[in-house]
Amino acid sequence: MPIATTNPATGQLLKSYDAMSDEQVDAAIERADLAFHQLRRTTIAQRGRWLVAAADLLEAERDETARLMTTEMGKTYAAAKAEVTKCATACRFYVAHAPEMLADEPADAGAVSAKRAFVRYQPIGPVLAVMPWNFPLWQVLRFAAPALMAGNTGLLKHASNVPQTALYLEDLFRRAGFPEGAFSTLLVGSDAVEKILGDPRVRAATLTGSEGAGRSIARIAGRELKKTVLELGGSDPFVVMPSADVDRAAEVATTARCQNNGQSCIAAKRFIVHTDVFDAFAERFAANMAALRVGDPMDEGTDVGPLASSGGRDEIHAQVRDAVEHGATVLCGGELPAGEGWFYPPTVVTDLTPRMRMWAEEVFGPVAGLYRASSYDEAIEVANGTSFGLGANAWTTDPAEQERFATDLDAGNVFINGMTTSYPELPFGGVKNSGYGRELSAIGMREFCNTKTVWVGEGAASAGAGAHAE
Ligand SMILES: O=CCCCC(=O)O
Repeated sequence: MPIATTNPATGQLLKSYDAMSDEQVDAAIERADLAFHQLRRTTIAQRGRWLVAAADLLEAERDETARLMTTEMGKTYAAAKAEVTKCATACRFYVAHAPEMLADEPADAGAVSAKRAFVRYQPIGPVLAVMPWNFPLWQVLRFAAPALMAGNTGLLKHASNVPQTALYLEDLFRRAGFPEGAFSTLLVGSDAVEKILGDPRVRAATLTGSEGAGRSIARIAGRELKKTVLELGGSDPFVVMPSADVDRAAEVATTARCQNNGQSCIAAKRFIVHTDVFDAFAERFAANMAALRVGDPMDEGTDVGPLASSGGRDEIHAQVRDAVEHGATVLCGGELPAGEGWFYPPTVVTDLTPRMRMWAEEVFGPVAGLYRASSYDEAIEVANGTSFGLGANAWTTDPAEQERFATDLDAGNVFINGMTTSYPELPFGGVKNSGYGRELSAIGMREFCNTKTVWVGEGAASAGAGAHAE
C-alpha cells in the first residue's frame, strides 16, 4: 500500500511519500534508544511539563489538525475536532495522575521477612506502536501519553493512508520539548515491521488493528520474547431488553453504529433486541439511520462522511449483498451511491442467519445487523456467539438483569444503558480475538513498565520506598 494521502471524499491523491530506507529506520531506532537513556533519568515533573506543552499545542492547533485528519481519512470535521480535544485531555490526565500511578507501592515487609519491600514501576525502553487510520491521533496519543510519562520512548509505524497525521505527531512531541528521538514516526510499509520489532533496542510493541495484523505482531514478538498489547477488531453486541427506554436505546444505537462513519472497533455492530420490543426498536432505529445526513465531511451538518478507502467500501457492500443473497432483509440503505468519494448509506439488515458473512465477520462501516431474541439467555448466546470480545452494550432498567449482563457478557468493556466509549480513567481492551492487554488508566501505563519487586533485608540502611526519578 503506498504511503500517501488520498481524500476519501473525492478519491483524489494529494500527497505521497517514499518509504524510509533501512539506514533511516536504523538511525531512528538509535535515537529512540539514546533518548530512552536520557528520558528515564528525567523527573516525572519534567516529563509532565513537556506533556502539558503537547496538550497546549493540540488545543491551539485543533482546527488545522482536525482538517488534516478529515482530509486523510474522511471522519467528519466535528468528530475530528472532538478527537483532538480528547487527546489533549488524556495528556493532562496522565500529567496529573502519573506521580501516583508510578509511585513506589509498599508491600507487607514482615510477611516476606524483609526490613522493607516495595514495588517500583520503571520504563522498559523504546516501544514500537503500530497504529490504524480510524482515530489517527487518539489511538497514538493514548499509547504515547502514558508511555512518555513513564519514561519510555515511542516509534510509530502509522497506517499508510495517514502519513501527514503521523508526521504531525512526531513534530508535536518535538516542539513540546521532549528530547530528540523520544517519539519518532517511521514512514514504512508493514513489511518493515518484522525487522524493527526484531531489533534488540526495541523492547515491546503495541498494536491497534486487525486480527491478522495482531497475529503477525504476536508471532514476531513471541519469537523475540517481547511484550505486546493488542487491541484488535470487535463485533460489539447492543442488547435491548423489554424494560429499556426504547426511544433512547434506538437513538444511542444510531450514534453507536455510525460514529466515525461506522469505522470503529467499539462501534455497536450487532443489535440484539428482545421480541417484546423488537418491532418498536426496529422501526425507530431504521428511521434514525435513514435520517442521517451523508456527505462532505467538512460540512458541519454532515453526520456520516465517506469510508476511508474504496476497498473498505467494497468490503461492506459485499457483506450486505451476501446477506441479501442468503435471504436477509434490508430495512434501509444497502445501495452504492453514484458519484465521487467512498460514501455508503447507513444501512440496517435483519433476518440474519449463521450462513451469512455478517453473522460472524466484523462490519467496518455504517451497517447494522438486527437480531431477535426471545429471552435473556438467547440474547446472551447471540451476543457472545462471536470470536470477538471488545465492547458490549446492554439496555435494561432491571437492576438484577444489569448485574447479570455485567457478568455474562464476554467482553473487555461492558456498558449498561450506554455505548462503549474509551476514557483515560478506565482500562480499555478486549478478550478472545479482540486482543489482550489494556490501554489507558494506570493499568495501561504499567503495561510498558517493569513492575520491579524490591526486597531489602537488615543491613541496608537507606533503600526503601520513596521518591525516584523515573
Ligand atoms: O477502533 C478502535 C476504536 C477506539 C475508539 C476509542 O478509543 O474511542
